[in-house]
Amino acid sequence: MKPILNIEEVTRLEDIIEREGTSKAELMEHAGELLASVVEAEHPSRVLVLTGFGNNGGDGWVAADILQQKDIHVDVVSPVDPSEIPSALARHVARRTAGRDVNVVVGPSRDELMELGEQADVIVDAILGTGFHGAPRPPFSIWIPAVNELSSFVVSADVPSGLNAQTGVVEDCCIRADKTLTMLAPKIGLYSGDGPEYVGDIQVGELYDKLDEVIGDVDHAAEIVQAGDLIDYITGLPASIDKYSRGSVLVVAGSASYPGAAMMAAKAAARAGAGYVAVAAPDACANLIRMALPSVPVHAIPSDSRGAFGAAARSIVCELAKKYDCVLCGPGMTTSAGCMQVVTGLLELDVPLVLDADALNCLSRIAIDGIEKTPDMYRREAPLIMTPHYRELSRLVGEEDEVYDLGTAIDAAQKILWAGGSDNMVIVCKGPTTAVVGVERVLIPTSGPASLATAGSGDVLAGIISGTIATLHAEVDVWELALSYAVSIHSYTGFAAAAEYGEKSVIATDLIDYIGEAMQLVENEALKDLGALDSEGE
Ligand SMILES: NC(=O)C1=CN([C@@H]2O[C@H](COP(=O)(O)OP(=O)(O)OC[C@H]3O[C@@H](n4cnc5c(N)ncnc54)[C@H](OP(=O)(O)O)[C@@H]3O)[C@@H](O)[C@H]2O)[C@@H](O)CC1
Ligand SMILES: Nc1ncnc2c1ncn2[C@@H]1O[C@H](COP(=O)(O)OP(=O)(O)O)[C@@H](O)[C@H]1O
Ligand SMILES: [K+]
Repeated sequence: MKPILNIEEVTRLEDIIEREGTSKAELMEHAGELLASVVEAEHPSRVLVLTGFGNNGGDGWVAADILQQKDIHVDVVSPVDPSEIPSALARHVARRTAGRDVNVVVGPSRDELMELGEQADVIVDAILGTGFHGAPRPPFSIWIPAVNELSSFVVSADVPSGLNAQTGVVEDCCIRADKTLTMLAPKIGLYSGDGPEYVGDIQVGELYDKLDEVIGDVDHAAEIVQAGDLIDYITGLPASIDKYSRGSVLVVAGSASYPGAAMMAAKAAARAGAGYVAVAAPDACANLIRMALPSVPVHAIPSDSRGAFGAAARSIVCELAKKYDCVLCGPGMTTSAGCMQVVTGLLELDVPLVLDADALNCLSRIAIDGIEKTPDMYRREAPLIMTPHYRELSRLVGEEDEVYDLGTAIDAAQKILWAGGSDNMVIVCKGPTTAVVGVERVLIPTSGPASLATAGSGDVLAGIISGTIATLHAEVDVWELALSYAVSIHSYTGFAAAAEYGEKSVIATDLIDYIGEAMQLVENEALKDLGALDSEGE
């Protein structure tokens, strides 16, 4: 796992490294060296380096100097004469570089900039880094859209200019990078908000050879899951296994209005490896589900007048639920009074429980006085997994619109977890980047494509999660990793389905059919990461 930092922690880390004897000036030299090596790997004959007023520009000036010494033609664009750069560190390296052979262009017009950009094979974006705030001001507000019109390969230093490195917000314009070389550790904004749209491939420039020894001295906003971290949760299928010992799931879901959600979740749970999946659904839709899923037993539970779980549902569902390795509750269920009772009842059982969709909306209503005052959630022994998207998470913490990006989602999930301190509770915060948040750690598994933003995609994820939990039989050391495995499978179903149907044409039912292939892809990536497979998969 690789840590992701908040900006204030990056500053703390720089200070710690400085106390250990490596100055910020030295870090800048290393940043420039690494930036130059990333550019060189593209084999350019001509490079354009765009610099700003601060130390991000300093990284660019150092890289320009090194690239020029390698017989690459380098043009450096600066908003002011190098001697007028306000940051002392950046001014020093800018004056040094300008004194050599690079071509320095101060304050070019848009046309001049476009001409330089058209000639360059690679453009280095060292305009704005972690010191950027608000919206880019001129001349950067002119440079950035101009660069985005060019076809040259763009490498951003630390963070694409225009992206807030903490929030991931782009207010006006932002460099669209092919690659971002982020210094010391990735900043959370690269993964949050608009970040994923602009960063391209993220590469980490570690800058300091003893980084491993000091990175633990600062708080981590989250950790990126590497493929190899998942290996313990990728299990085989022994010949002697039977349908029950493979793992069983009860899907408590559906209503007359939304039978499809129950079908998708149940089918996904089975495809994810559970040997026995059953559905408990209101009798108003049970026959529909039976017809759609011949391999799945369906328990018809008395409905209310609107075709949702009725008053008798709680005791019947809870009696059934005790027999399963995992219970998934919520998809398409509605928030009727009967549904609320089902959720309350399931919380009291000692069985691994996944609450998704309407089960979370029921929970928000049950927790009307504040989630921290809902002891049933925290008193449980068995794992409780919640899978909210941003709106559901906002409702759970009782504030409309409180959650709108990765950072606010992690904050809200931690508020819920820390209120009760249950280490059996994990919140999977779904969004363009999904965070798996537990009491001890926050993990970021591989994200899927935007094709996953389609109705029912979350039901499929809930099915994959419950199927995965059932097959693990609660033999889990790190729940956040086990759930990251399930989220990664869902992400890869998105890639596989997009390759088959086209990015915009994927629908949720397609994802289910790619679960097997996605599991194989995740396994291959894990084995490659651990060196057990080469890049050809041999
Ligand atoms: N972490 C590390 O250890 C290392 C970090 N390093 C590098 O340093 C970078 C951070 O440097 P930094 O702090 O100097 O900030 P940086 O991003 O260059 O920008 C500051 C300038 O931008 C200006 N500015 C702000 N907003 C603006 C706007 N909207 N529109 C226009 N201008 C705006 C701001 O002006 P002000 O707000 O002061 O008016 C100020 O002049 C970091 O990203 C990494 O690349 C490496 O050298 C190696 C070691
Ligand atoms: N832009 C995106 N990029 C990648 N994944 C996304 C994006 N938008 C949504 N997703 C993923 O798609 C799923 C949507 O889930 P959800 O909103 O619960 O859908 P539904 O309620 O329709 O089933 C989540 O797993 C989420 O992480
Ligand atoms: K930059």
